Amino acid sequence: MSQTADHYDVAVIGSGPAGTAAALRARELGASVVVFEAGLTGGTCVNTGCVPTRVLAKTARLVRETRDAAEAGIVVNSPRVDWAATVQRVHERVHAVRGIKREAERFAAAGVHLVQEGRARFVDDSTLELDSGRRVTAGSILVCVGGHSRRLPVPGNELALLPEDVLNLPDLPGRVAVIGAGNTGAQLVTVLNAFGSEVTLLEVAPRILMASDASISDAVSAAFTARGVRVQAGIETVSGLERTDDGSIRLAWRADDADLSAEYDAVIMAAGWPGNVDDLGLENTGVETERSAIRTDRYFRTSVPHIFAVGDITGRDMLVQAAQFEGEAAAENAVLGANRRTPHHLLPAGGFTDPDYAGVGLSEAEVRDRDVACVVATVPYAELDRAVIDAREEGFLKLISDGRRELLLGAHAVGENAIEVIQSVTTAMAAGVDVSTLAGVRFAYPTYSAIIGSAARALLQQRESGAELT
Ligand SMILES: Cc1cc2nc3c(=O)[nH]c(=O)nc-3n(C[C@H](O)[C@H](O)[C@H](O)COP(=O)(O)OP(=O)(O)OC[C@H]3O[C@@H](n4cnc5c(N)ncnc54)[C@H](O)[C@@H]3O)c2cc1C
Ligand SMILES: NC(=O)c1ccc[n+]([C@@H]2O[C@H](COP(=O)([O-])OP(=O)(O)OC[C@H]3O[C@@H](n4cnc5c(N)ncnc54)[C@H](O)[C@@H]3O)[C@@H](O)[C@H]2O)c1
Repeated sequence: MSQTADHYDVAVIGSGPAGTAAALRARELGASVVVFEAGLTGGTCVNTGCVPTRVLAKTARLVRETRDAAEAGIVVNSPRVDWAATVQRVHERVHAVRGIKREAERFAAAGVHLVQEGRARFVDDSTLELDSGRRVTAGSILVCVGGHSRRLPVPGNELALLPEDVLNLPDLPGRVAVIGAGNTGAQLVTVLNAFGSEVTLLEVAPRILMASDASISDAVSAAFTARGVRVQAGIETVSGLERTDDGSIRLAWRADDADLSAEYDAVIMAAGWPGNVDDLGLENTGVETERSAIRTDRYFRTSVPHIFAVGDITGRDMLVQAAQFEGEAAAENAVLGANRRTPHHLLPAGGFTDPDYAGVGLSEAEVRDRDVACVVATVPYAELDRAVIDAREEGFLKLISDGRRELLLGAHAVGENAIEVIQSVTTAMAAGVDVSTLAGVRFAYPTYSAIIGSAARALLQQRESGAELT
């Protein structure tokens, strides 16, 4: 271990999921470690991303369930969202989660130095300078700086909110447009729709949730439409925003070769998440970037071998579960000179919409491209006892296997507890469980995960390769 007041074995920029995992692992391996954090420890996920979004999703569910309570014989007045109290609740829950994450305490206990003196910037390949003026050199530097919401470069863009601004709204908007139907946009749509806003969703890609299996896009889009959301995918472009005389925001866009516009009380841009490559002094290093992301090899090394980049800044799998694994692997590579990759690429992910969606592994289109003999089975939630008991019949689980039905290659679900269902399939995939073993697993009755057994058995029952059984 080599450490002086201004030199460390490893310097980590950013204390989000990637930086925290990297710093703790590097320290565990015996390195002297310093972490620089310009904002709150914990990064995007706990402070402005996953956690507040999930609290809002929970509140949205409570609103919906209260609205539907009469179906179960419960007499309630129609629910009304007290926005100020809702926002307060989000902050309170974020605070509670921060209370169990305790990055600063964990760093201190491990002997990792946390320095919060503003932004860190590269002076050269081995030296960082903070806003405070302090300079630190390090044998290896791990760049874990995350990303930020993209403001579309269109006239009037300053009138739009970014997703993290929503909690600062004084009131719930009556009419709202959400631009961008990735995970962030889709979840915001569900929340605002449940809270009673009139929501329009605009997306340039041909379908919403473009990163998910097409069946998920179709089902969630249909569910949005059924709940009164106006969904328009495949638009050409957003043209601009302007304030009208009555204080509304007129949003203009082009679709189907026509100029369209409508007025809203709020417009939210959830149109992408570029990496924080600016203002990092990268021009003083040999680190190469590509479209707002830092390029790395499979071992998270940048074009400068002792500078690593992990998490959202790489522009790849922008998920907590990816950032943490990458952070640990990069720390090992930095400290041990190893060539560790993340153990596997099974990354379950999903969103808390209504109904939820989730997926893991390859999409059906990706599998069919590689293996025409693949087998696909889809079981609707409507055939699942638990879903019928709960009156949550909307949705499905789709399992995809190779032609011999040995390996599960992908799983995609829409419906109640979709993320938990997909997580269970992921565990089976990670353990290399084959389809017939999965089909023989006993699932407790009545559970949502029982649909996994049904889908595995449906895969086995397929007679013809490539044919889908529903
Ligand atoms: C609305 C939303 C919801 C999400 N929900 C989920 C979800 O449910 N599940 C999921 O898996 N993922 C979710 N994500 C994605 C997840 O938040 C990110 O993948 C994850 O936070 C990435 O971790 P990271 O460590 O790479 O970056 P970050 O968490 O962004 O951390 C980067 C840190 O670096 C600091 N920093 C930046 N520049 C500097 C500098 N120059 N000097 C010092 N410090 C600096 C920042 O202050 C920040 O603390 C969501 C994202 C958003 C936006
Ligand atoms: N539940 C989760 O796991 C979760 C939740 C939120 C975010 N995330 C992750 O964070 C990252 C960022 O997510 P995101 O949803 O903010 O960004 P994204 O890049 O995933 O999605 C942005 C969407 O905006 C669309 N878009 C871009 N320009 C547009 C325009 N001019 N008009 C209309 N639409 C436009 C894109 O086609 C895309 O569908 C992703 O990797 C995502 O997986 C995960």
